[in-house]
Amino acid sequence: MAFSMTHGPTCATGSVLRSAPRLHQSRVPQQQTLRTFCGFKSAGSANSRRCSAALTQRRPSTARASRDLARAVECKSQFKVALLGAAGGIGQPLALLLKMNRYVSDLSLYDIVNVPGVAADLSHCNTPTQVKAFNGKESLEAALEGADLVVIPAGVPRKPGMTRDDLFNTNASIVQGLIEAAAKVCPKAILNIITNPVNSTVPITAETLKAAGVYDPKRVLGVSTLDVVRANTFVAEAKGLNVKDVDVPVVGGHAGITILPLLSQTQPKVNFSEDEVAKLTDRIQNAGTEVVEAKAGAGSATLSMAYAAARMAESVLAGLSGEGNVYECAFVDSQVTELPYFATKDIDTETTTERKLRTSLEAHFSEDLTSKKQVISEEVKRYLAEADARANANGDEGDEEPESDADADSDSKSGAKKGKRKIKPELPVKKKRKASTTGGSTLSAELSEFLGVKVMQRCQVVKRLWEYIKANNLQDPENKRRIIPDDKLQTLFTTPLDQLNMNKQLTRHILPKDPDAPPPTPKEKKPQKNTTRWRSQACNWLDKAPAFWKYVKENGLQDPSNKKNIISDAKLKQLTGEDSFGGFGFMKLFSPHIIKD
Ligand SMILES: NC(=O)C1=CN([C@@H]2O[C@H](COP(=O)(O)OP(=O)(O)OC[C@H]3O[C@@H](n4cnc5c(N)ncnc54)[C@H](O)[C@@H]3O)[C@@H](O)[C@H]2O)C=CC1
Ligand SMILES: O=C([O-])CC(=O)C(=O)O
Repeated sequence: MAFSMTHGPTCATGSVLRSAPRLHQSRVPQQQTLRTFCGFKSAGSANSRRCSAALTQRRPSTARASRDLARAVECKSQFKVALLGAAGGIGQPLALLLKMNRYVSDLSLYDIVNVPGVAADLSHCNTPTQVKAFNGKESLEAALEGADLVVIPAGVPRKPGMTRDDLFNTNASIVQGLIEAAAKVCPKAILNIITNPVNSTVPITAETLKAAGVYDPKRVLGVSTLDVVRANTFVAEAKGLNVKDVDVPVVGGHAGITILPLLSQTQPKVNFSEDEVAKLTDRIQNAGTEVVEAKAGAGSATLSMAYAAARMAESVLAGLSGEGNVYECAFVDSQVTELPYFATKDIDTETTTERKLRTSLEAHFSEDLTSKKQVISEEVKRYLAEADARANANGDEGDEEPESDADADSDSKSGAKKGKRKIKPELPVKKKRKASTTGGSTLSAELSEFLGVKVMQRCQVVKRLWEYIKANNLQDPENKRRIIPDDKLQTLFTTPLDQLNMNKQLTRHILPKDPDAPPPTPKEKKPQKNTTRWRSQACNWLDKAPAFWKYVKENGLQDPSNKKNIISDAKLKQLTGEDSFGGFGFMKLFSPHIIKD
């Protein structure tokens, strides 16, 4: 499940990172100085107005600029940051911002292409940060050596008509490969995951680290800072406020309706009409798409994302360097609810129960989060289930590619296992998948009539519908997210129709899997790949966690000194073989007893 930090999602910086056992990140108010870039935070603190020359909104005087530069040079840069995907649209401007960051002593730029040029260019900027280029897979481990923070924007961006979820097949394997290397080389580094879909790449990161035995939830942060940055900007615009003062919490995940701006919690206190809330929420949730459409095929947000990621990096490093009172939002592992990821703040998970946590959150946000929890839960379940279905249906040719000798060679150089998924070297070509003949859901009579087939995978349905909408010019020219259905489309959907509610309305046309579909042709069993396994585990987790926790609570099996530890009764001892175990790792212990449908 998804966890975004307030002011976006949860936070794992500063004192939180240094004080070990709190799994839940807490909110740390931002009273401390973030001197490097004042543009990054609302100016709630007087100190943030004293930022360095680089990004101040007022043009600094020469004297002030040189004073600021002197301060930046004086300050003890002490952290090594590895940027993976450094030659990309986000990577390049982010590299520049990191080169200007006062905490960064060493910046390793890694990509599979074009890094030497980017590094040569950047290295001419007269800031103290040392820049090194690492080009190509064989240099990945060297790039990660000694990293305190690893920032990952490596992966494909979307194009108009795609959802973030459509990036899953390509980006999941890219992220997995990078995390495997990080787990080996810098297991203690903080990982900032930018690659989409964040709602899935963060769980993949967690599962990959778990498989390597080095998972620490406090160190894995899905970067959803851009949602906060946007919310601040849009609210300031709408209400005529100084953008430097505005701070809007955004919780949830980082995709469509899982992005949950808590406008009622805006600082300074602002009143919104229902209409304003609806409009602002819609804009914040669809801002990524707004950029994708404006770029018309040339990618997604890069500059604002680099800005947001630099803010996140600044906060993480401020936290690591011991500056207290720094907080950020991120999509992180959470135990607030029975769901694996959820946003919260100011919570001590050692001493509280799920219900108390939610009540406290609701009090804090002055909003009923129950429905939001459900929205996110459904969204995440859908992601995971679709990913699983896709992986199963695509079999050989989903996101896997046969391993060539050359790849096997280079993989072995980088310590990768044989038979491991091959990371696609060149991007943004979207991989073509064969239409599945075995998987898919049964379609309603209306949708079958519309598409001319009775069974199809949901993602294919969505793709076909968009092809139809575009071919027939059914997008509102004023706002391309709105769809003006023709007679044929009206047989499926009610109006008003837009991107988001189309997905929702589609649910009633997608029935459970076709019971009469022929069973998949048996294939030679291949060794199971990690991403497939994690998806299954995650789906199982989501299905089974509530029953597990219900049992634990009904039987009083939580260790009173640490409620995350479960003390086995006879039944659990028989199942797990353990006298006690970490509750959130129960799936691993139960897995021998779970038979997949
Ligand atoms: N979390 C967020 O709020 C946002 C996330 N994003 C996501 O960030 C990702 C990157 O976006 P852009 O920079 O615009 O894409 P881009 O295509 O311009 O750059 C991606 C870079 O990753 C590199 N790359 C590909 N495979 C790699 C691998 N295995 N190892 C290292 N580098 C690899 C490519 O060579 C390229 O330089 C996308 O997935 C996009 O959806 C974009 C905007 C906001
Ligand atoms: O929309 C996208 O694909 C990129 C992204 O996550 C954003 O801009 O929020």
